[in-house]
Amino acid sequence: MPRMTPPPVDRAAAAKAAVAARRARATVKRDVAERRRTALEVAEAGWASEPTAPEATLRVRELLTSIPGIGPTRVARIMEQLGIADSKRVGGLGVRQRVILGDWLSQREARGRVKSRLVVLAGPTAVGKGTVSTFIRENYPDVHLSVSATTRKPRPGEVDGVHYYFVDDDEFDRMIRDRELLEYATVHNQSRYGTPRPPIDAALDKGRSVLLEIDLQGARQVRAVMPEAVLVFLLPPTWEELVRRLIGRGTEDTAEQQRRLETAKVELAAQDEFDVKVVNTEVSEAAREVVDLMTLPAAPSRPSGSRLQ
Ligand SMILES: Nc1ncnc2c1ncn2[C@@H]1O[C@H](COP(=O)(O)OP(=O)(O)OP(=O)(O)O)[C@@H](O)[C@H]1O
Ligand SMILES: Nc1nc2c(ncn2[C@@H]2O[C@H](COP(=O)(O)O)[C@@H](O)[C@H]2O)c(=O)[nH]1
Repeated sequence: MPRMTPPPVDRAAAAKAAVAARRARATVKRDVAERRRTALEVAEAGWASEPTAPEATLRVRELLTSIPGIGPTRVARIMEQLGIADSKRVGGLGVRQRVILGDWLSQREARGRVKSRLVVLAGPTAVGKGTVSTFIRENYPDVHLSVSATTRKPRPGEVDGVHYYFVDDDEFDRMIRDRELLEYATVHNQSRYGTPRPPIDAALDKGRSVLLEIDLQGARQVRAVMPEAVLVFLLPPTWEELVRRLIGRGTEDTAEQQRRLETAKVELAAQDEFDVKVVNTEVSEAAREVVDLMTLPAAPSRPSGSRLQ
């Protein structure tokens, strides 16, 4: 059988058609929003653009085909459902058909829109929460990584305002008093840590996804005030590897390591309360799994009985 050669692609024409389709979609929606105000206006209104404008001369079929994920077969079915003849041009639609098409386009757009997400990353000490978060900060600039306040002293290399806001007890008390913290907790029975709320609200308002790297107590508090947050539990490949990472990091003395490992056992026992578990074998892969949770169009369904108390 001879191989079929695809027809040459006219890129300029395709780009022009795409622009016309985008303008047509916007015009139909704007048109409908304007016309919905009163029935009288709907009855009296004409097409918003000149009849010869590119968006008005475009066929409805072409407009629908320009939407990603909609092929010719689906277009035919949709047009049948909407009661629009195959030959209709956008500018030739009656008022009722324009309303129907505008509603359909708006619903379609709302369904496909990716919502900004608040993802909470928790897990036992030294599992790699900080390492995975740093990887996300450096490789996924669209994600807003929350900077916590803490009363612990900075470690060598840690920068105020980047890794933490290093504050004293009085300042931490003030932040609690002024309700500046989304959540806070004393971690490993030692220092206090908390999530400043205003930057999170601002990022979510701008449509950015937000990542919090906090402990189990904090995760529980976030769940209580923001039930839509996605809670991720980071797991080590094995317990032995966790101990190896903690000791290998070399930032805690033996007593502090023991204290952290005791907390780790309690935290590991709570892993089933989380929405998603990610094993941190490879940092880049774990980071990708976490970021993927922020770009899904709908929240993952929460297993029954998984809600944190
Ligand atoms: N996937 C990995 N493979 C090997 N080593 C890792 C991996 N992820 C992190 N590490 C190492 O494990 C150690 C602990 O990592 P990190 O400090 O990020 O843990 P953490 O969960 O933030 O700890 P903590 O809760 O105590 O602050 C670090 O030395 C880090 O380099
Ligand atoms: N509840 C909160 N826990 C937090 C916050 N920021 C960090 N943490 C957790 O603290 C421990 C210890 O961190 P380290 O930097 O001293 O090793 C770790 O589990 C973090 O996840 C916070 O704002 N709230």
